[in-house]
This record gives sequence, C-alpha cells and structure tokens, in this order.
Amino acid sequence: MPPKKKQEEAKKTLLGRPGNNLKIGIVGLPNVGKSSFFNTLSQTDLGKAANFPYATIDPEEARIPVPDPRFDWLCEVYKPASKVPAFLTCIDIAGLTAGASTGAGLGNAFLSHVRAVDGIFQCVRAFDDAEVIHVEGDVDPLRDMQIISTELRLKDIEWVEKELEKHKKNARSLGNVSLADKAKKEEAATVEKIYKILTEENKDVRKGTWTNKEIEVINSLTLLTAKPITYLVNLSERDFVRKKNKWLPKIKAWIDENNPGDSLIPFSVALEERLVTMSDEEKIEEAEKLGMGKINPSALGKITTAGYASLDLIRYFTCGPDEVRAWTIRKGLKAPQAAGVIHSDFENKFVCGEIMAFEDLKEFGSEAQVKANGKLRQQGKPYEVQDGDICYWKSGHAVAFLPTSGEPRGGFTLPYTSLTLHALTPASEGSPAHIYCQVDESDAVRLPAGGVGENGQIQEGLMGGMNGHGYGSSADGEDGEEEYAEMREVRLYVEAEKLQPLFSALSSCSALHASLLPSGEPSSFGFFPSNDDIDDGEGEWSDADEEDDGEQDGEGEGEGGEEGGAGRSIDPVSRFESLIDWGSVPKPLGWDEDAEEVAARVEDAPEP
Ligand SMILES: Nc1ncnc2c1ncn2[C@@H]1O[C@H](COP(=O)(O)OP(=O)(O)OP(=O)(O)O)[C@@H](O)[C@H]1O
Ligand SMILES: [Mg+2]
Repeated sequence: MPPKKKQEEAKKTLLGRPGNNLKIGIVGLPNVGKSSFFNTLSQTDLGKAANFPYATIDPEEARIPVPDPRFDWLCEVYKPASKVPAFLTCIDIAGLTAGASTGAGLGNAFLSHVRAVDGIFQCVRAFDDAEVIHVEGDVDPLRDMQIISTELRLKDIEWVEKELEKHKKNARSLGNVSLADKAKKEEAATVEKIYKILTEENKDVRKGTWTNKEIEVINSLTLLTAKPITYLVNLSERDFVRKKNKWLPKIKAWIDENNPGDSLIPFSVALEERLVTMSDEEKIEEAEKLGMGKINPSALGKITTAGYASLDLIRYFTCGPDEVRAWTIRKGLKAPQAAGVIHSDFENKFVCGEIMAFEDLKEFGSEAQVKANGKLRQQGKPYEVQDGDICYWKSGHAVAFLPTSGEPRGGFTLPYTSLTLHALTPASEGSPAHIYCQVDESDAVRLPAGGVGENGQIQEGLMGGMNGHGYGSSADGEDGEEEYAEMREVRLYVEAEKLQPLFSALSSCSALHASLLPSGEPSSFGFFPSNDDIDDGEGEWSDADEEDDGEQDGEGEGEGGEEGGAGRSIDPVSRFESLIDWGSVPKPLGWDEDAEEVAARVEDAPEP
C-alpha cells in the first residue's frame, strides 16, 4: 500500500490549462521588436529538410515548426512521402504599457490576450537605436521587465481579490460536515495562499510551492503569473555577434532575483531578419563572414525549442513510408490520450500501442532489429508516453492477436499480427461468409510478401466500395484534409473447413465485437470463457509473441487444435459454425486466381 501512495504523490500535476494544443504569446513593451520577431518566426523554415505545411492561422497567430534532429533522422531513414514536424503555436500580442492593469494603453484587452495563451515569450529590448522610439524614453531593460512583471502581478492580485471576496461571502454558509463544504474551505485556503505569495512574498504564482490540489485551484483561475516565461533579449546585430551587451549580466541578475530558474535567450531581431531569406548554407557562410565560426547563427530554433519545453510539451512519432510525423502532447500523458491526438477513435477504442524508443531504433538501425532485441514493446493503457517514442496504435472494438506465419497456433496463420474484428457476415447470394476486419497495414508490411496465410484467403478490394475502405477521417481538428489511412478494413474470406482452426485461434482472444456473437449474447466480453471460468491462468491478452502457457496445446500441429477442450464450458467453434450456412456459399465476384482452388470447392458445394 504505502509505496503505491508514494508513487501517486510523485506524479506532479502540471501548472496551466490541461491539453495538448497550447500556445505561447509574445509579450513586451511597444516597439521592442515583437512583431518583427514574430514575422521572422513565421517565415522561417526551421525544418528545412522537411516539406511541411506551416500554417499562418491569421496575421497574429502562426504554427512554427520546432526543430528536432531525431525527426530529421527519421525522415532520412523512412524517406516518407510526407513529413510533418512538431509545431509550436505562437501569437503576437500588442505592446503592453505601464498601467495596463488599470486600463492604460490597450489595458484589459491586452491582458485578456495574455490570459488566453499558455506561456510567454517576453521580448526585452536591449538594442540601442535612436531611430526606434522607446515608449519610456530610453533603453532600460530592467525597468521594462519590472513594468511587465508589475502589471501581470497587479492583474493577478485584482483577480485573486475578487475570488477571495466570493469565498468570504460563501464562508458563512459552510458547515463542518459535508465533503463539499470541506472542499470549498480548502479552496478558500488555497486562494488565500496564492494571495500571500503575490502580495507578501512578491513572487509570481509559478514560483510558489504547491500541492497537486492547490495546482488544480490555480489552474481554474488562469492566472497570468502562473504562465512560464522565456526571456528573449533583443540585441543589436553587432552585440549579438560579439556576444557582448552591457545589459545582459544585469538582466540575468534581475531574473535570478525575481524569477529564478526562468530561461534567458539573447538574440537579434535585426540579424534574424537578414537571415530569414537565406538557405542553411548561406546562413553558415554569413556566420563565418561575421566571425562567429562555422555555425548556424540563428537563435530561432533555440527559442522555439525552449518555448515548447516551457509548456511541458513533448512529442512522439509515427513513422512509415507514407508519413513521418511528430505529434505534440503534454508530458505525463497516458497512451490512450496520446493516441487520441491523432484521432479520437484511437483513444475511445484504444487497445494497445506497439512502441519503441527513438534511441533504440537509432542504435539497432531498423524496426526488425529493435524487435529482435526485445525493445519493441506492446504497451497498454497505463503506459506513459515518453518524449521520442515511436508508436503504432492499435484500436478497435476488440483485437484478436493471431499467430504470424512463423508461429502458427491452432493451425492457422495470417499475414497480419493483429486483426480488429468488426462483423461476421453469413453467406448470402453472391458472397461467401466473411469477416470484416480492420488491419494495421504496418503489420502487413513487416511480414513476408505474399499476403495470404497458409489457410486463409484474404481478399481486398473485392466487393466494391466496402473493401479496402480507408479507416481514416480527419486526423487533426484544424486542417481537415489530412487523412489517417494506416488502418483499413478488409474482408477475410475463409475456406469452410479452415474455419475451425481460425476460430480456435480466435478463442484465445480476450474479447470479440458483439456483432461476431450469436444474437442474444449478453456481452461482447462474455462470449469466451473468462479467466474466472477457466483455471488456466491465461493472461488478458493472447499474443503471438507471448510464451505459450500450455493452454494452446494444438500449436503448430495443424488443423483443429484443441481449443474449447478440457476445462471450457463453451465450445466457440460450434457456436461460430452455427452462424454460417457453408453449404450455400457461391463463388464470389472477382474471386482471384490465388483463390481458384477455394472457388472450385465453393462451386462444388451442393445447392441448398
Ligand atoms: N535588434 C534590433 N535592432 C535594431 N532595430 C530593431 C531590432 N529589433 C527590432 N527593431 C526595430 O524596432 C522597430 C519596432 O519593432 P516591432 O514593430 O517589431 O515592435 P513591436 O514590439 O511589435 O511593437 P508594438 O508593440 O508597437 O507592436 C522596428 O522598426 C524594428 O525594425
Ligand atoms: Mg507589434
């Protein structure tokens, strides 16, 4: 018991709005270079190797690709048709003026824009240029930082005061008994604590020490000073190149004193503006000309990477010949929710993920080698996705893990390691009995060519519209055109006499979709004997890779198997067979040559 509790406590709730679709806002006094910085960001082609669509959502909002050498490496290796890196959504916010919290300048409108973002790039002017007017008269980054810090804190104080009032009003009606009242009191205490941090301790809310419960209260208040800040110090090109500026040490000292731990990145908008139209080679040439050495002189990649990390964002990859793509998620997300950023079906019908770490793929060189070294893992719902994971999600109503060609079980092999079973259609005129399955094509390509297992016939694209039907729908809420087509439906046609071994194999699955069951079955999970019914200690998943536990005694020994035998009260094979009138199976349209033998037998079948 105790260790479990400890573990739960170790899991810290994250500050900030929950979700994966987080935005960072560029904040600063007027005329410090925010818009120029935003423009260079939104024009930049940070993942140059990648041919991605970066989208300017509107003039003030842009999705900026976040550079990642791992992504570049994956693109090299998979050579996919489409490459989609991770993005950071950036918003250009109008300048803030002293007194904004009381309505000066754009005042509250400005602050509501800050409230709407999840993190802050604070642009600090440290360049001298008489031509560029400073609203405060002269260049003084410390004063500017103080102004912004003060305005954000004042606004938070005002906001928290209102909240305190509300709690005080309610307090009189609260008792000591009900749990709800107790929770209200706790919440009031937290609001009190937030107030003290801001007023007495003079700290930003994110610099306080909070319990998970307190963080939930903070998150519900969307406080400005709870948002992470990355300080971007805008230098003249000359100062940036020579790495010298009289303000920098002072700015660092100010941060250490006021907001210890926040990151500081010096850059030069003036230089970035010149670099933005150059190719990578030209940028390096330019750096050499400036005496900076053989480097990419731009700081934009560093900035987006820091902003992405400040929001606790990480990425996992999906890789294949069609697409290599990075998916942005919040740190700490479990597998189903992480899969859900691709498609909500992946979350709602989550089955498992086949996951390898990027480092393992890089070390072993190929997926096959990763697998051979036992580093390709099947992960279930509790798995916390790690930065750099390469994932294949499996979803569906239920998945049957069928033996692959190397490891026959119950005498049946298929060219897929897993099938999601949707429906079993009894024979009708013009069509034999078949099972609608959903297969993950990434499974198929990993297995030997040929496609058809020893005993089954898989026909794709046979019966018109419904076969080979892409399972995709909009993958990404924002740009509805991208389809996620990795999963597809196929019909699996099976010779009558081979049906029994197939069902034997299926009988080792933990669950099947309700439509596969005889009508009147109470639940899709109750069809096969549950673990409680059978005394065989079989785990929840039956997987071809799993060690045989003795129950599959027919393994590799051809037809029939012994499933449904000793210890099982239900015989799945006869149940399935009772569903189908195999005697009336006519030759299906377009039955291909591979299936000739099958077709002949089907034709020979006696008329009903
Ligand atoms: N490092 C730099 N060196 C010299 N000039 C710069 C530098 N950075 C920005 N500028 C100049 O400062 C001026 C103001 O920049 P910009 O319009 O981007 O500021 P802003 O912060 O967006 O202002 P506002 O709050 O009014 O929208 C521009 O003329 C820009 O070219
Ligand atoms: Mg601007």
